[in-house]
Amino acid sequence: MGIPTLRLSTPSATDDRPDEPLLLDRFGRVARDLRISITEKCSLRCTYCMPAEGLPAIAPEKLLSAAEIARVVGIAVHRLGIQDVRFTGGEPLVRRDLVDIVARCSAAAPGVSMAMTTNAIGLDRRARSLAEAGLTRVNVSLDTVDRRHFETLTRRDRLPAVMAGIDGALAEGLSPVKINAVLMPETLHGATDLLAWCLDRGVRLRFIEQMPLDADHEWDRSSMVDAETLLDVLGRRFDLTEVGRDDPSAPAEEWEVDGGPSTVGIIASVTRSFCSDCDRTRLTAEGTVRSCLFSDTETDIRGALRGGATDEEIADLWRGAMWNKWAGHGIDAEGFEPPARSMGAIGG
Ligand SMILES: Nc1nc2c(ncn2[C@@H]2O[C@H](COP(=O)(O)OP(=O)(O)OP(=O)(O)O)[C@@H](O)[C@H]2O)c(=O)[nH]1
Ligand SMILES: C[S@@+](CC[C@H](N)C(=O)[O-])C[C@H]1O[C@@H](n2cnc3c(N)ncnc32)[C@H](O)[C@@H]1O
Ligand code: SF4
Ligand code: SF4
Repeated sequence: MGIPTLRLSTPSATDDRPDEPLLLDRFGRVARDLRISITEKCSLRCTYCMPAEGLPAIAPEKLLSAAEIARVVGIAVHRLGIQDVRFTGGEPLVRRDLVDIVARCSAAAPGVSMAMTTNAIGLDRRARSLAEAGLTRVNVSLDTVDRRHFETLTRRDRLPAVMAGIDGALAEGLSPVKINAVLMPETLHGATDLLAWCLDRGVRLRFIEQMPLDADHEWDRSSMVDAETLLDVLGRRFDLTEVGRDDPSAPAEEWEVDGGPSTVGIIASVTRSFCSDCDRTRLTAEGTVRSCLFSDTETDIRGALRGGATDEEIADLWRGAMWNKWAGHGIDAEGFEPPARSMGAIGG
């Protein structure tokens, strides 16, 4: 069965592209941030992301190897101007050769920031080897500090393992450690406790508006917890002062908490979309480029990687894919359809 198949983009749509090495699109944006999904597998089953049974397995021969991922990173950094690399999934820690992937990518692109987005299960045991391999920092998904709610939301009773993973990351200096919390109506009342916990641990919390990328297609705008509702709830316990974005392409807007210096972020992808400043490009675990989370097409580079293409030929395929990037996600547009892949299959 495998991950749903998408339409592959047509290279002919690049005739009007200027002859420029960087990853430009028609809307004047330049992609500098590469997000690489390395697996579809996961140790959790968050309801807003995965189906209860997990995603259909990718056939082993379709998965990019550590060496192939490192080659792609080298091309992205040296030919296409990528400045930041992030490993995601699925759950990157589920992949046994993760340390090897990080080490090879660091060697292919010395000095480039290598981050990981993770649920942190097992990170306490692997944080040191990952840091030694060149991992710079981690963002950890944690939606609630209430064990019962955590189990309901993720369909697994693993809150203590996540907390141990966060401590492990802090102990190994994989910092700043940022926490990502997707809010659901049933966990909204726990948002202030989560913020208090993060302030106490010295980690940077960001709340995220749920996007229509759940595998079960149950997202409904009317039940989504939006930034405005969340600010209202947080404001009842904390004094918040808006400070804006770290940089124009950062998804999170920041608020100072109780006079600072600690902050809380909100990633309001739906109600305060940041698509006009987007600097992202994505590589799926099977080696296709996605220009946007919500794309309905992908550009295969695995075939080129394995078919003897030169680095420059692969770079050109990628440039073409990004030139055709949409203006934005279009969630508010009439006739909007979510992509065939869910968040866990794209690589969030
Ligand atoms: N709309 C939109 N949302 C995104 C995109 N990438 C990530 N997100 C959302 O932002 C959340 C946080 O993403 P992270 O993987 O932690 O990355 P980040 O926030 O860009 O990373 P930092 O550089 O550490 O701030 C994800 O859980 C998604 O919900 C994107 O390209 N578009
Ligand atoms: C797909 S996960 C992959 C990495 C890792 N397993 C994790 O959870 O951090 C990446 C990010 O996507 C976010 N995410 C998943 N489904 C989402 C959705 N429907 N809307 C918004 N963010 C979502 C998660 O909260 C997480 O921060
Ligand atoms: S959000 Fe991350 S941890 Fe949760 S199911 Fe999706 S991939 Fe797994
Ligand atoms: S939805 Fe697409 S265009 Fe908007 S920020 Fe995400 S990747 Fe960029």
